[in-house]
Amino acid sequence: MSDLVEPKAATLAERAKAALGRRNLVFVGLMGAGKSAVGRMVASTLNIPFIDSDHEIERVSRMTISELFAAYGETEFRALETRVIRRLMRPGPRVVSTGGGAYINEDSRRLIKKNGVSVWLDADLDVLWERVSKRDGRPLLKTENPKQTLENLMHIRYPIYAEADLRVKTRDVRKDVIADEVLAALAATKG
Ligand SMILES: Nc1ncnc2c1ncn2[C@@H]1O[C@H](COP(=O)(O)OP(=O)(O)OP(=O)(O)O)[C@@H](O)[C@H]1O
Ligand SMILES: O=C(O)C1=C[C@@H](O)[C@@H](O)[C@H](O)C1
Ligand SMILES: [Mg+2]
Repeated sequence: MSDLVEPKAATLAERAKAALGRRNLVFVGLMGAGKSAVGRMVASTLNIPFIDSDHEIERVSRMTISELFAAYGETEFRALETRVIRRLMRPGPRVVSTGGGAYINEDSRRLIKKNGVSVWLDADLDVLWERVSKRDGRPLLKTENPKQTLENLMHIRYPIYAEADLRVKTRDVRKDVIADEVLAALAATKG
């Protein structure tokens, strides 16, 4: 028997963290995809800070997203969102969950591409609808037919989300399953 101790294999989290380095892991995708929920879980597994850009916008403006849209409109909201994203894209590592439209905005997308590893949580309409219909507070869905609006947004936005570095298909499974798939996709980017 050899006296040599076999080196312990790196865990999935260790490999994912090594692949990320000092970059930021940025979750993008439509409302309800699970960017906030899964992002928080991934940050906790990697033991790095988690920031949600929607929460950060609400914190600095001391207004809710709905109030911001109502008072200043979407264009001003996007400008504020880009300023917040610029600050969050400083060297990390951290996990940043973005609001659903952030990656669609050209300025924010450029910042994310430069300083982050982006992961698109891709989901089918029914999965998204099931989740967003449970909670209010999404100004873009305050329409006569919000499910149709969500579908229209999918058509417009999915080709742009597809520019993200990684894509994980989310579905009706537990959040930790999706979080592990994100870690595996990230770990696979190294070597
Ligand atoms: N894999 C999952 N299984 C079950 N529920 C989930 C899953 N992922 C997210 N959810 C739930 O779906 C809801 C929406 O998720 P979340 O708020 O994380 O979406 P989001 O992508 O951040 O949306 P938004 O762009 O509006 O911020 C939450 O109640 C969350 O707990
Ligand atoms: O998809 C969007 O454009 C949005 C999603 C939310 O996260 C918020 O950022 C806001 O409601 C806009
Ligand atoms: Mg969110």
